[in-house]
Amino acid sequence: ACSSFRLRDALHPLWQSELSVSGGTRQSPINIQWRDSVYDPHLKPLKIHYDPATCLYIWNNGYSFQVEFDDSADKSVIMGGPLENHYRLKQFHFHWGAINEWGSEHMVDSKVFPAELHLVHWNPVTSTSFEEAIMENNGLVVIGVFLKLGAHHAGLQKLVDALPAVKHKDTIVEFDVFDPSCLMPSCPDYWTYDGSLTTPPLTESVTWIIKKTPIEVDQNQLEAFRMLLFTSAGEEEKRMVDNFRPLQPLMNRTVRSSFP
Ligand SMILES: NS(=O)(=O)c1c(F)cccc1F
Ligand SMILES: [Zn+2]
Repeated sequence: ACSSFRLRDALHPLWQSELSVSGGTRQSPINIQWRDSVYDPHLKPLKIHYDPATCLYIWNNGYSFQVEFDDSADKSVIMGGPLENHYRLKQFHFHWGAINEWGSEHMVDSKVFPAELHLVHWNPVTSTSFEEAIMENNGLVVIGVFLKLGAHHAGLQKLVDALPAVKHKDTIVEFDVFDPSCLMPSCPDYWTYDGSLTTPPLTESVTWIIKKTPIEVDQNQLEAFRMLLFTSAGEEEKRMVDNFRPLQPLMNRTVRSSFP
């Protein structure tokens, strides 16, 4: 992000606990240095099976807008890639900037994107619920997809059209059949590394899978994200923008790539 680290960033309500995760050795997000990533030929292709009927609703949680899924059975799952078993889709959400020059959480060779999609999954083999999984080592898998300014994204538009209904914090709207596979780039290439949640509780329980190829969205679609509010109805309005965490140190980690 263009904003260099400022103490007031770390103390911003969004990252209040920024300074409290002391001793973290695998925090997210990170800058992925392409040349330092190591091709792992044993990485399998990622397998994604989402059932559109598991989509429940979309809501504004005061950090981002989030689409929640019915995770009571193995209906929307991912497997393969670096994973030893299947993981259930729980929700997806985005991070974005006030302008197109920044907004993503991860970077590639210090290149930042205007937004980043996170599809959050949990391990039903080692945990009995999502809430439990966020505290488990490797309890979660998050697929990160970069958004870049370009062509109109027809699949995203259905989401964008629902955003005015969740303008304020803690508002919710029913969101029926939606298949998040339409938000995935067709290119199978990804990087993977061990990291953390990028919002509180910042637990180090995430296997990150970052897709190499961004999806394209248009200016109007990015601006629709920026008309959301951090604030509840009746409060002084604060636009929901720059809801990304600053870069974290790589420390003793290697980023693996699925491609040579
Ligand atoms: N940003 S993130 O994908 O790390 C994330 C959240 F924001 C919230 C919950 C789980 C989670 F994984
Ligand atoms: Zn996220």
